[in-house]
Amino acid sequence: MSHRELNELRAQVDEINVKLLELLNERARIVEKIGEYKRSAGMLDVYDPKRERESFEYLTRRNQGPFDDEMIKNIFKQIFDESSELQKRQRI
Ligand SMILES: C=C(O[C@@H]1C=C(C(=O)O)C=C[C@H]1O)C(=O)O
Repeated sequence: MSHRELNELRAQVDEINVKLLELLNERARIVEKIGEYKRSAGMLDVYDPKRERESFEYLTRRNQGPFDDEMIKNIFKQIFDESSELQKRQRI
């Protein structure tokens, strides 16, 4: 691979990074609405392990790689944790 090709691939990665960023923030805005509901319903704990387990199962069933299921779980666990954090912050 040439240096020029490397730069082209990195430009593609940069573009996808921005798309992921936009999707993550779109997701976060929905998570905030869910957080708002939990607060109004008096739900004390924002963390919902059953829901997260179901999401992991759904995602690993649909996973076609090259990320393996463990990697996908790690990535999404971070997203779920930060989403719970966002919902906790709404309560401060
Ligand atoms: C968004 C929610 O809150 C938390 C975050 C989740 C997520 O980011 O998918 C899932 C479950 C909860 O731990 C929810 O309950 O749906």
